[in-house]
Amino acid sequence: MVHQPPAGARDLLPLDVTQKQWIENRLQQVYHRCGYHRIITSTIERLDTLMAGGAINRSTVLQLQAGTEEESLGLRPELTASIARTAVTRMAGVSYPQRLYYNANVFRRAEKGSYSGQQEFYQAGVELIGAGGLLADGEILLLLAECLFQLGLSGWHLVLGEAGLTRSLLAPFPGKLQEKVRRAIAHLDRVTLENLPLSDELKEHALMLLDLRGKPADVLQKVANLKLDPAGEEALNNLKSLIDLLEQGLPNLAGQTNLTCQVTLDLSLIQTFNYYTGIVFEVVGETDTGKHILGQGGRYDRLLTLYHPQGNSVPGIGFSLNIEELYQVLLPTGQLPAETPTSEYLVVAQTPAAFASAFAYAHSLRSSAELVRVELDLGGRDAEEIREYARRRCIPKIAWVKESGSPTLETL
Ligand SMILES: N[C@@H](Cc1c[nH]c[nH+]1)C(=O)O
Repeated sequence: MVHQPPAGARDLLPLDVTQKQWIENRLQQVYHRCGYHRIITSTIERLDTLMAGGAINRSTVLQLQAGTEEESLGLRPELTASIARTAVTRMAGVSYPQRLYYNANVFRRAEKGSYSGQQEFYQAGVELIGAGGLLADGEILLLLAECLFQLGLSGWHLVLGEAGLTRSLLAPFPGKLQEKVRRAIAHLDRVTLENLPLSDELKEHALMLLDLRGKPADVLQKVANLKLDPAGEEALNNLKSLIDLLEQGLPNLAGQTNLTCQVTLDLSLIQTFNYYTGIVFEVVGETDTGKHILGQGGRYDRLLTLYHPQGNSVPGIGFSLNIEELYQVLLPTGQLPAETPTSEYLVVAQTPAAFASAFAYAHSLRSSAELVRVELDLGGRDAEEIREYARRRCIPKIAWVKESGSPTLETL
């Protein structure tokens, strides 16, 4: 028998769980206040569903052995695809918009040579389904900012891109080279760009794309001088309206001075999953150990069609927050609980004849207040050992119960 969990898996001990719940409860409160309802989808899905029409690479999915090709199963690497499937099949009769949130584990095959080898992660996110347009985009970005505020985080940064606009800007490159150009731009790799077999004109265009990141106003000004196809023009106008809205509508958001100060517009932003059609974004936080991607998301107006029995088109937008990364940036702030909650009472039956009375007294204490923690002594220790145990566990009160049921309370 091997006594370790498999590579990339992790056990969460009670303190880990207490800290994780501290984060999740705060997020859940924000989601509830904004009218979002929790959804729980299956951890196991058909590979076909998980790959979202090719938007998610098969190599990211941890596959389960069994079944035929069409019944191939895997563990979800994210939840948007599963929620899209549920929303247009199981929830087909509901009216839109649907506001859904989740809090779940996801599995991703660790990349070769990955340092941590971690394959199981936790995410808490939202999907706003059946709503396109500026208001829905604004709602999601505002919700994201509110989540970070409620977690007491302020030094974060939002990197905002537009998948449609990026696609238009990349359209002039020949098919085979497009992906290479895209990757080189995403990695700020000027050397690769300069060495690609492109005409001088295209090379210049590629190098110009490299500079399309920075303050929103500056980037928008640069893009205004470019020739775009009609789809690109429309995407640009939508992006401008969104940035306007962020500037006017959210200045006092959650105590922030101005959200747009924390926004970098980056038209080369590329997400791991390729189902996005509109805005895309990433929230980045920093600690002494480096950068952390706290969350990511975007608009996906073609994803739900894939799962819709009649192929109807339904827009969607959402994000997910990465619990492990949030934990890393929250830890130095000292806000996370440092201990698991302790019991307030230790109830001790003083003789075997007092067992029933001890249970009854513990029950009455538990019913007296909503959040009181009461534990029972399970015997085999003398009074001094019981006191020693209570001190070690920081339990402030011991209730000594006799057969008659009358407890004597001792405060330590
Ligand atoms: N599911 C995406 C995030 C997202 C949610 N909604 C839209 N995008 C991810 O895990 O990266």
